[in-house]
Amino acid sequence: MLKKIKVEDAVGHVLFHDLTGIKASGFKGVLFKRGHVIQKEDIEKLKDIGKENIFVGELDKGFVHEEDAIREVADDLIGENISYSNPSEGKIGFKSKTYGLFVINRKGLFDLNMEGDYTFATIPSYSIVNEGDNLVGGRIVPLFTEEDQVQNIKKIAKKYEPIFEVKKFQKLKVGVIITGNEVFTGRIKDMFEPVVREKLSHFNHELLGIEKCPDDKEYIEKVCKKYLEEDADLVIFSGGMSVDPDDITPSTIKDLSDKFIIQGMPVQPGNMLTLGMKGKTYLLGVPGASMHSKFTSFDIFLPRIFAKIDLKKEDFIELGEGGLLNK
Ligand SMILES: Nc1nc2c(c(=O)[nH]1)N[C@H]1C(S)=C(S)[C@@H](COP(=O)(O)OP(=O)(O)OC[C@H]3O[C@@H](n4cnc5c(N)ncnc54)[C@H](O)[C@@H]3O)O[C@H]1N2
Ligand code: MOO
Repeated sequence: MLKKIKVEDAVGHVLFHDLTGIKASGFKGVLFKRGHVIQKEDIEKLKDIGKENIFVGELDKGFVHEEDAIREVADDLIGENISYSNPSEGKIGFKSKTYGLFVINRKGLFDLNMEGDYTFATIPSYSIVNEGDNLVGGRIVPLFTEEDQVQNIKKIAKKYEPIFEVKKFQKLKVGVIITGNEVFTGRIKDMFEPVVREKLSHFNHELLGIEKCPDDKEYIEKVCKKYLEEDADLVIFSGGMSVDPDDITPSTIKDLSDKFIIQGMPVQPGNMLTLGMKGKTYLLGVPGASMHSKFTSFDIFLPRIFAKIDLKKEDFIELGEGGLLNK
């Protein structure tokens, strides 16, 4: 049983949980650790942080201490490339072991936070992270919880396994196809090549080529098939993504794909982004806005492709809320 006793009577007792101090100096942290045996000289320090009483004793059967409750579920929640250290002030922190893309199973996270005493606060899913970056802070709200809650969290974790992971970026073979008669004939200077080179430079890749094509379906298909024969992981198309009669790129991507995923998505700029899959190869149509705006739908999806995420229509559709990037 847990008992509340006056700090003056606490000398020789074992502290039940970490005690936090916040000081005018800017300090916030643990002043006394769980398990500390209270000494006579601690009494004034405890009063300085507002403690007149403290808990001593043990929990009844069927209840779990805050630190044990979070530590017991940690391994169940994490997939690849995530580490954690011992909880402090009841909180556990998950960190990235590597440079990569942090991915959350959002339904799983929602269910975890709905469960009851547990809370998990995270950085946004699909953040690019470095080794050592903080990803998740998890703790239960009360000082202890029921054993059943721990088991329920484990069940949720099993259902969505894993709820948190960091996916390493892969080295991809990339082919680029720049369409448009005005660019192909040299009528205007191409502006896409420097943009795509800069975007790709952040990821490990082998460039198979950057080819200019007229607005001619057969021509574009031929170049794409050449990249596919060279084992491309990603073919990027630009130009002709919109509504004009010469805009044949989305329908060409559709015909080249064996799984067509999306034509147009609720993000601006970058509305006309198009994606199909030919086997393992992503066929990505990049709309004109990428030559004009610094950040578009292209920048949202390029990291996911380099992390080799299996992209579904829902991954594009869910971006509508917040999808107006240049407010
Ligand atoms: N009435 C509508 N107008 C527009 C729509 C629409 O739905 N209805 N969509 C808008 C969106 S969104 C985009 S994006 C652009 C169309 O962009 P595209 O990707 O189809 O680009 P193009 O039509 O081929 O060219 C537009 C513009 O950009 C120049 N361009 C294209 N490629 C290059 C290149 N490699 N280097 C330099 N310049 C390039 C091209 O010459 C045109 O001037 O349409 C909106 N409008
Ligand atoms: O698809 Mo557009 O202008 O939003 O790039």
